[in-house]
Amino acid sequence: MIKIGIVGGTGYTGVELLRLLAQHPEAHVEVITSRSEAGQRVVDMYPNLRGHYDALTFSVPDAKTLGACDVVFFATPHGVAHSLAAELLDAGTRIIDLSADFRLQDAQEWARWYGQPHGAPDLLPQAVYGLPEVNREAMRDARLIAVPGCYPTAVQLGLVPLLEQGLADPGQIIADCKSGVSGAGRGANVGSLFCEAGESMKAYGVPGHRHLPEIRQGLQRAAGEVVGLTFVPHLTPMVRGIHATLYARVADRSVDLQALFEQRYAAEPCVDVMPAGSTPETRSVRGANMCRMAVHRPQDGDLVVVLSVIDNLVKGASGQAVQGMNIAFGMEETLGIAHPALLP
Ligand SMILES: NC(=O)C1=CN([C@@H]2O[C@H](COP(=O)(O)OP(=O)(O)OC[C@H]3O[C@@H](n4cnc5c(N)ncnc54)[C@H](OP(=O)(O)O)[C@@H]3O)[C@@H](O)[C@H]2O)C=CC1
Ligand SMILES: CC(=O)N[C@@H](CCC(=O)OP(=O)(O)O)C(=O)O
Repeated sequence: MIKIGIVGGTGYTGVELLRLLAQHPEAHVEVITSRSEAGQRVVDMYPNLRGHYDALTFSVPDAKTLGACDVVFFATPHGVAHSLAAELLDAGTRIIDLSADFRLQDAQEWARWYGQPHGAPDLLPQAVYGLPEVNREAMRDARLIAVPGCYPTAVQLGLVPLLEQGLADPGQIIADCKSGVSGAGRGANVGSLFCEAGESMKAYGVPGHRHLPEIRQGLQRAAGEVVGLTFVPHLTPMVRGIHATLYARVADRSVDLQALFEQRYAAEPCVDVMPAGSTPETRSVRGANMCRMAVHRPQDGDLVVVLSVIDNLVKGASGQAVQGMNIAFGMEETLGIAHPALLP
């Protein structure tokens, strides 16, 4: 059994980790932290987990207790993993960080976008970007995995087949993305209130969102050159889900795009290339560690449209984190995350 710690267990991604790990035959959650709910039983707060974590109680984060685990997941706001990572790694504990702390390879760029100095630049060389479909080999035996953000997962998976083959014009890429409200986390904020977000839709972060440098870093790696990307996120009235509508210019009309996408992801257990003409819906991935996508070339023009959907809390966060753990520990990649179940 792998001894697991979770820092930030009361948040949306933290409890999603609990839901998924309850179905994982090799995982045992030993420590789960919350500063505000310390002393409270997990199943009293989340009755959907009764029968799975009856003996587990939230505790305040403590490096010594966490350092006794084999792996610690950080489901916390940015900056928290920076402050604890070195001590845990020294104790021999592996880290899977769901926050953005180790996603950008450049500490100065991180500081620019996150408005504070990078708290652990010395650890960046050992941080492995945890998108299995592009970085699986580096994830094996990794000690520090940076789980990609939700938008970056949906966008990169939708575009890498075109960029890796040099088919898309790298200077003109548009990612028009919609997110469910759980993407903003469980903390109280006016924009997430039902009366504000429940029956409305709006764009945000248009001049520049924190996921822009992360997406650009991934796309540039796939393309092998600088990428010109416009990324516009929107908040939509649903609880879970990311819908990415991606536009790229592919001048070569002779390419069989459907075959290209099917071949690229043929061996991937967590990507589903849907039949030609499909329009994937976010509800088709709700609770599942799956990215479903479809590729279109409207009016046979040179503008290609890729539709890519994920559940932001699963393939966009906690499910991908468990997939990363499975890879890093040499287990079956979809152990515990093959079936969507026990949704609250
Ligand atoms: N929601 C989503 O769809 C996605 C989120 N992410 C990222 O995952 C991380 C977690 O997100 P989410 O679950 O939505 O966040 P929430 O706001 O829902 O939860 C945050 C959790 O972290 C704990 N926490 C907050 N501050 C600290 C601190 N200083 N030290 C220790 N624990 C702290 C909170 O508990 P307490 O305050 O009681 O300690 C809480 O359990 C974030 O970095 C987010 O950007 C990534 C992909 C998708
Ligand atoms: C709807 C909504 O607010 N979504 C969040 C994305 C959540 C996430 O993945 O953020 P990190 O990269 O910081 O982990 C946002 O736009 O900031």
